[in-house]
Amino acid sequence: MGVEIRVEGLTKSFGRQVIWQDVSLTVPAGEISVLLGPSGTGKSVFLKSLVGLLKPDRGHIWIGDRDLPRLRESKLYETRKLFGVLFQDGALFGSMNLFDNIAFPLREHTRKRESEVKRIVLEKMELVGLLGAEHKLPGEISGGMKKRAGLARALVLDPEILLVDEPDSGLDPVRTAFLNQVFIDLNAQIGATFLIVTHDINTARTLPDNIGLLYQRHLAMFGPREMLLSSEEPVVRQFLNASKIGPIGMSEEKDESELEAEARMGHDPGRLPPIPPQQMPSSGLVRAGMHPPGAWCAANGVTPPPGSFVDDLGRDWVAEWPRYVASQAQGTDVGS
Ligand SMILES: Nc1ncnc2c1ncn2[C@@H]1O[C@H](COP(=O)(O)OP(=O)(O)OP(=O)(O)O)[C@@H](O)[C@H]1O
Repeated sequence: MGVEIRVEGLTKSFGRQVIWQDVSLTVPAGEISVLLGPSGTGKSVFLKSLVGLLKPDRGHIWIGDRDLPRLRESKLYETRKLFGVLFQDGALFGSMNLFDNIAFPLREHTRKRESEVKRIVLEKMELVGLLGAEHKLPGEISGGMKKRAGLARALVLDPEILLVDEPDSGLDPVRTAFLNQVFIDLNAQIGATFLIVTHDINTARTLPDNIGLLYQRHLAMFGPREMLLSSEEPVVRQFLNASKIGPIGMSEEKDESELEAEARMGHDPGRLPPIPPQQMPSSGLVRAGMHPPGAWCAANGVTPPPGSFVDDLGRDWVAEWPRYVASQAQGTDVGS
């Protein structure tokens, strides 16, 4: 049911540019975590370090019981097979049709017979809603379809960990919502650990179980979705409110005098809006890693802001949760 990722004291520089300084976090097994941060804070560098494409200067990256930066080449190769990675553009080969693109890791890394390859490829294409598009070339399909093809390819080796770099880049909000539903349903079906880098605040608010925010070479905060969505931290409030007011500046952090001037003017990043309900898996699917709405708030004595967990239909998801889980297990809808 997915593998835990434990990062301890991660430090990474390129020449004199320090990207990460002593960063530690645990990405829980089987859950969906989202990583946010201003542009250039090293989110992609972090994903590449997790999969062993970049070597940190210092620190540990535990994948289960293996410390990735200290693995010999053969063990590293084996450990990488635990990962599925979806890069921003899907990273498809332009001259291959979708079937061959998605079959590529199976043909490259396994000795499976072609009939088995076909079975797996079609199964994954169905999971991401691409059945029937096997013969299309990447140049003939939309950006959203490219992402889903890249996702199918990331899934063919049955990963324990799925890393996704900006799945919403270049997608309209509706396609982004559909893709997020694919992630939720996939997580219910395969139970892998998901880590998704995104700039989309709506995705961050509704998709994950956990949110992390990178800022100034450190992790400003990482924890359950509810914790960040009710945070008082100015940097968290500024980012989640997409506000110009707060510590984050255009290219780097603002200095003391700018922040003092904002405070004198009474400017503030603003309070965060009510916590929205988390996106649910489609009918018939149940996610093992999903947090019941309000569980973190209850455990930590935090009163959820008014309106939290109440959806568009006026349903209170704290009260509905046990009924929801039971109805999903039976394949019915909670509203029915
Ligand atoms: N291989 C490399 N060599 C030198 N510098 C690099 C390398 N890879 C990344 N960087 C630098 O590291 C910094 C962080 O880059 P990264 O792509 O991880 O940022 P990001 O947070 O993902 O940004 P964005 O949100 O804009 O995609 C940037 O300044 C980038 O130029």
